[in-house]
Amino acid sequence: MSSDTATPAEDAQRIWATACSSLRHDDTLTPRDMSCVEDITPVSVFDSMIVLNASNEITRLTIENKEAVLRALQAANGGEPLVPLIKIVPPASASRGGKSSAKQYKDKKAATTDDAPTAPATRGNVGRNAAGVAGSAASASKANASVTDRDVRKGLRDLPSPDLPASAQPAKQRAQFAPMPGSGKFVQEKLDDFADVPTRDQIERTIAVPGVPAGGAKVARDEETHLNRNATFETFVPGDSNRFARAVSLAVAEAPGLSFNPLCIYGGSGLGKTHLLNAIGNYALSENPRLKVRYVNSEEFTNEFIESLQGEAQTNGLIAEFNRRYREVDVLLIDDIQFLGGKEATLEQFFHTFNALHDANKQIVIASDVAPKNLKGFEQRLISRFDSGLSVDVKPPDRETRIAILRMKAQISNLEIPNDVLDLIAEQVTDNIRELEGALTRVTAMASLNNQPITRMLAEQTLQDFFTTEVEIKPTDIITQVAQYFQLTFDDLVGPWRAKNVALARQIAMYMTREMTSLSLVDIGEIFGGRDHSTVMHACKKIQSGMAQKREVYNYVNELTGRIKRHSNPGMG
Ligand SMILES: Nc1ncnc2c1ncn2[C@@H]1O[C@H](COP(=O)(O)OP(=O)(O)OP(=O)(O)O)[C@@H](O)[C@H]1O
Repeated sequence: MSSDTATPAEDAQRIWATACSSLRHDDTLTPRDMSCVEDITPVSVFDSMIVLNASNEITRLTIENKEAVLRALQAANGGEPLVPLIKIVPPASASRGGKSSAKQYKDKKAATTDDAPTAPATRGNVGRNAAGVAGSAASASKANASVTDRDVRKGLRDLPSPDLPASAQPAKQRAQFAPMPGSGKFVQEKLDDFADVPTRDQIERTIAVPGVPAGGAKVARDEETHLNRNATFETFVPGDSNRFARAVSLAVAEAPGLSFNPLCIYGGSGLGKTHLLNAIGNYALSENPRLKVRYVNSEEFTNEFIESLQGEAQTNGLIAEFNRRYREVDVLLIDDIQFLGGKEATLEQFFHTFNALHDANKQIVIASDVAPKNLKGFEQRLISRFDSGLSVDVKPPDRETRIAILRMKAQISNLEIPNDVLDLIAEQVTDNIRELEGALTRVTAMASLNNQPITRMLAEQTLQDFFTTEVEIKPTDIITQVAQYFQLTFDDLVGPWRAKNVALARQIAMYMTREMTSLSLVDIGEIFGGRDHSTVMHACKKIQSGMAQKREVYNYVNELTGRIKRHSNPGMG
């Protein structure tokens, strides 16, 4: 119910203020819930949606899922339901002295037991539920908020926290805690050293590392289409595990909109879905450069939609611009669609975009971690539209395909890798092609740093820890270990601080989370304080190339791998 003369922003202020005053008297809300309520800034009202800003993912998940908040919004809106659309806007002027939401909560009240649910992410069987993942990060973050920098630095004080997840128990932290070589000053200098932007000369001296484009850490993403130009059918190695998906993708790329529309590509993490989406777009454009192609992941789609509804954007007609942008394309490639689950307003918008494109015979390709019928939080009408096209899966590659992929990655980077090294890696890394690339990266980086030839012995030594499989690794374990190693706190790594040493430690933790769990870039961004997936992608590429440029970066990652695996599997000794 909006007043006739008020602007959408004024309506949002009024409705949120009314909702807040009733929430303050609502006994069902815990202090933690209330700190989330207070973290919200109302932005705008649009139809049956209210756009809100939150400073972090924990607030977003809490507010979106609280019945009491929905009821209060409805009451404040004159009885009409109002769906909250929440955008994460980290505090702009966050400084080292700023407070994370966990700290704000701690300041308000001592820890309560109503933590968000935890869902540990493990290799091979990852809880990809964003709420669960953020929940476990939230729990550990909150727990670690009680450990000050000084406590961790000195490694002295026992801080019993009965509600801590096992991975974040200070006792275990202390057991694993060992200072970096030399003094804190040494570490700081090394970190500062790495954090400098490499000179052109440094970049040119950098050896090729599989998976890292020569000359830098950036993915070659086209500004207009958002396609990664390096992900093509030529660079996609076919095998039994992906042959059908590849053939169908090629058919779609050759004649967009004519057959298999929509095409849904689904399968586990790191098996080539994103690569195929990009290959379709690149191929279609090479055949017909006039086509309008757009690659987007679900997070970008959601953010663009929310931005088009904010403040002045609404009056300036940005929603119309959003619709035009998406409805004028000939080929729409949407990645990680599962993350739209439960986002009602965005799904509604996507439904209209989908229908408009489909009715106009424009090609839609979606990628997801599960088959369309298993998508959670999607209305049946959308699932049945996905089902009206063709769904194909990608499976883990067989051994021959893994070797062929490794060979191709080496070839692209102009590296000669002996067959027995390729065999070793392919035998050990079986169910994720991203991990396969990670193993190759380590071996080539090690050889380059030591000016040694790449041999099986060197590979075995380098990958000793990497190959310890079947170990359950939680993202909170990785963050905790990395924080301790760099004498920082968990909150430092998931918080907003940008000091060089924190930034490097955070990038390493992001890289290792990507490498050691099956979490997506979006999941990882959420765990690290609601950061964008592109930040995680940048961090991964930067560390990947940094490992070949700087011995200390290589050593950090290598030592941390051992620590994290030993911590997760004490039997390793
Ligand atoms: N058949 C293949 N040939 C060559 N490279 C491949 C192949 N499949 C995957 N890759 C590479 O493996 C890496 C991971 O693939 P990709 O990002 O496409 O996985 P994904 O299935 O989208 O994973 P996620 O669900 O985690 O986003 C990329 O570098 C990609 O280029």
